[in-house]
Amino acid sequence: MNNKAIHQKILDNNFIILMHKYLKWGQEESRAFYAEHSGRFFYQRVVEFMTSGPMRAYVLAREDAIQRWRYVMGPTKVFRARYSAPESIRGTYGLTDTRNTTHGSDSPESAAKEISFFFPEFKQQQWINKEEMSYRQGLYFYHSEKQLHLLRGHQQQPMQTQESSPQAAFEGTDCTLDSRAQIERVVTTGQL
Ligand SMILES: Nc1ccn([C@@H]2O[C@H](COP(=O)(O)OP(=O)(O)OP(=O)(O)O)[C@@H](O)[C@H]2O)c(=O)n1
Ligand SMILES: Nc1ncnc2c1ncn2[C@@H]1O[C@H](COP(=O)(O)OP(=O)(O)O)[C@@H](O)[C@H]1O
Repeated sequence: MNNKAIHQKILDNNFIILMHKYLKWGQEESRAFYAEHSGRFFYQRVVEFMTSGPMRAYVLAREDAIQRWRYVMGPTKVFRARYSAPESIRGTYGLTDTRNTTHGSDSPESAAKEISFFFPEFKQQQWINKEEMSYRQGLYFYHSEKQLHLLRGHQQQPMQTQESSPQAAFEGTDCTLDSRAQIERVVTTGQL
């Protein structure tokens, strides 16, 4: 399944996983998320694609998170990805320019917006004020059952993962979000 391989890529690239969830979009969410592309020839197909099955969203953190995630994803266009970045996520799993597996935020501003879109419960400023420094100091561990990096002494992180409805595998998207404090946060959404 792509989502397992992508999760492993996230870990291999030293991203800190702050949040993740499985979700499925309806037309409304999909249209709103891609509103900036309305009018482009691929708008309707990307909207349809993103409603075609469940996806997995992440808030990821690390230095240069946005840039790094975009590098790990590879170029938007799948043939370019296959040719110039065959090891990238899109180079490996992308099917078409539209069905290119993953999404990533492209700036701190869009990351902040996209994090709020997917994770309204994630208080970004509170995280920066209260937790970022501890993550920077390396005071975290990976909880393999929760698939999250938690702060030591914070075993009961107030975040939950939602189970996806059992469904066949699909291709996906991952969406990356934010920076601001220098540990940047990224949201990844992906269809599984
Ligand atoms: N009006 C269009 C339609 C398509 N393309 C280009 O045609 C190629 C094929 O589109 P792509 O999305 O990769 O493949 P499809 O087979 O159309 O699949 P999908 O439905 O997933 O988009 C892409 O480079 C796309 O940018 C284009 O330039 N103008
Ligand atoms: N030329 C294109 N042809 C088909 N689909 C596209 C094209 N450009 C963008 N898309 C789709 O719209 C999504 C959003 O586009 P964009 O934000 O420009 O790229 P990225 O996802 O790399 O940040 C892409 O991931 C892809 O699914």
